[in-house]
Amino acid sequence: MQKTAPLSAGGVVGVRSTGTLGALLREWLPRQRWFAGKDRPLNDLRLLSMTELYPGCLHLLVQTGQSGVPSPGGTLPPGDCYQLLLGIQEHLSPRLGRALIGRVETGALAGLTVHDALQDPRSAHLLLERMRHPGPLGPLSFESDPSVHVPSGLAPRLLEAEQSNTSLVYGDAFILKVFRRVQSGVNPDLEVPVALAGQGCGRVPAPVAWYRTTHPQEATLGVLQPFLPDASDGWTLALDALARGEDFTPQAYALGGATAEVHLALAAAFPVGPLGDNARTAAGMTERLEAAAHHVPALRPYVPGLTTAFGALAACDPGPPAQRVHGDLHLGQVLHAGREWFVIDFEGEPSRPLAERRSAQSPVRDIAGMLRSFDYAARQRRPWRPEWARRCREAFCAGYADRAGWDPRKKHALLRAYETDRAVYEVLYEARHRPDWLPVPMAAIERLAVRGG
Ligand SMILES: Nc1ncnc2c1ncn2[C@@H]1O[C@H](COP(=O)(O)OP(=O)(O)O)[C@@H](O)[C@H]1O
Ligand SMILES: O=P(O)(O)O[C@H]1O[C@H](CO)[C@@H](O[C@H]2O[C@H](CO)[C@@H](O)[C@H](O)[C@H]2O)[C@H](O)[C@H]1O
Repeated sequence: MQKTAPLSAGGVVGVRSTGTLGALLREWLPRQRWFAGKDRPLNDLRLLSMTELYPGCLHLLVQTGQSGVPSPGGTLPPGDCYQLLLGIQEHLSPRLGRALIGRVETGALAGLTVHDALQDPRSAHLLLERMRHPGPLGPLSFESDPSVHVPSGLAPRLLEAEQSNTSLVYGDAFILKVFRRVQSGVNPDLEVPVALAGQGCGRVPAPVAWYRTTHPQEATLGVLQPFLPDASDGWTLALDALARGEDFTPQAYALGGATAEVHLALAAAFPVGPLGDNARTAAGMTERLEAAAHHVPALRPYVPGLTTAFGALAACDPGPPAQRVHGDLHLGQVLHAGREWFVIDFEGEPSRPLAERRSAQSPVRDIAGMLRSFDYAARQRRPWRPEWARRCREAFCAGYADRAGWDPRKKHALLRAYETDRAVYEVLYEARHRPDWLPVPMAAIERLAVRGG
C-alpha cells in the first residue's frame, strides 16, 4: 500500500487549521450533494495523488477520515476517496462565484483562489481535450474508442440536477460523468456499457472515452458517452402523466420489455451464476435491515414484520439464476428518446462495496427497484394514487415477462423480499440525503411489514 500524504504541512488537516488548502476543502466537501459521509464529522483529509491537468488546474484524489466510517471494501485506505478538480487562480472571475471554494492563506498556494474546476467552462473544455488525446498523465491514463470521433470545441455545460456524481454535457453530443466517490477497481458504469455494446445491445449508450488512475490503486475516474439530446427521464415522464391524470401503462409495459432486453444482454456478456441461494440472500437482507434500523429508529417497530418476508424468501423455490444486473434501477435511470427506452448509470447502489455491486445477483433486484419507483412517483401527488402505481407495476411486469420468458409476478415471495430490501435501502438513503422524503419509503415499509405486500 502506498503511503498517503498529508494535505497540509504539519500532518493530517487539523480541526483548527484555517487558511490551508486542506482546511478549505474540509469545509467545502461535506456541503456537496455527492459527499457520501454527511452523517459523520469529517475529521481529516489526506492527499492520495495530485496531478496538474494543465496550468492552473489540479486533479486531486483525497481520502477522508471520518469517525465510525466503514471501509468501502476496496484496497484503498479506510475512509472514502473523492476525486476533485481544482482551479487555482490569483483572482476568480465573478461569473464563477458559485464555484468558489476559498482563498488559501498559508502553504505553497498562499494568496491564491481555489474553485471547483468542473463548474468552469474553460476547465471543462480542457478536460475534453485531454480525453480527445489519449495517453498517460502522471498516475492518470486517458483512453478512448478509436472508432469514434469526438470533435474539438463542443461547448460544455454542467448538469445542474442533484446527483451522486458530476456530469458535463458537450455540445449536446456527449456527456462526461466524473465519478466523485472513487472506489478501487473498474467502475461498473464503464465495465457494463462496454460489455453491452460488445453484445450489440442498443439500449445503453456505449462509452467513447474514459480516464482512470493507477495510483494508489487502479480506479475508473470518468466516462464519456453519447448524449441523447431529446431524452426525458422516466421520473419526469411519470410525474407529468400523473399531473395530467394520464395512463402510464403503455410506457411501463415498454419499459418492462427494455429491462428484460438489458438483462438478457447482461446474461450473455457476463458469467451467469447458479440458481439463487435464497437462504444466503435472505441472511444478507436481514443483516442490512438490522444495520438500517440501527441508524433509523423509525424502522425498528417494523423489523419483525419485515424479517418475515426474508424468512419466506429463504423457504421458497430458487429464483432465476444470478447474473450481472443494473443494481439501482429506478425511473430516474431510464431515458425515453425517439420512442425507445434507454438505461443509464450502471454504478449500482452507491453505498454498497464495489465488489458486491459487480457480483452476479438476482435480476429480481432490478425489477423490485423499478416497482418501488412507481410507488415513489404515485406518492408525489395528493391525494396519493395507489391505483396508478398498481397498474404501472402490473404493466411493467407484463412487459418484462413477454420479453424475458418468465413472469416476475409468479415469484411472489422473491419479489416481496427484494422489494422489502430495496425499501430498507431507500429509508437509509432518504434519512442520509433527503430527510423530507423519508415518509415515501416508510409508507412502503409499513405496507410490506404489516400487510405483507
Ligand atoms: N447518455 C445520456 N443522454 C442524455 N442524458 C443523460 C445521459 N446520461 C445521463 N444523462 C442525464 O444525466 C443525469 C445524471 O446521470 P447519472 O448517470 O444518473 O448520474 P449520477 O450517477 O450522478 O446520478 C441523468 O438523470 C440524465 O438526465
Ligand atoms: O440516481 P442515483 O444513482 O443517484 O440514485 C440514488 O438517488 C435516487 C434519488 O435521486 C434514489 O432513488 C429514490 O428516489 C427516486 C425519486 O427521486 C425514485 O424514483 C427511486 O425509486 C428511489 O429509490 C436512489 O435510491 C439512490 O440510489
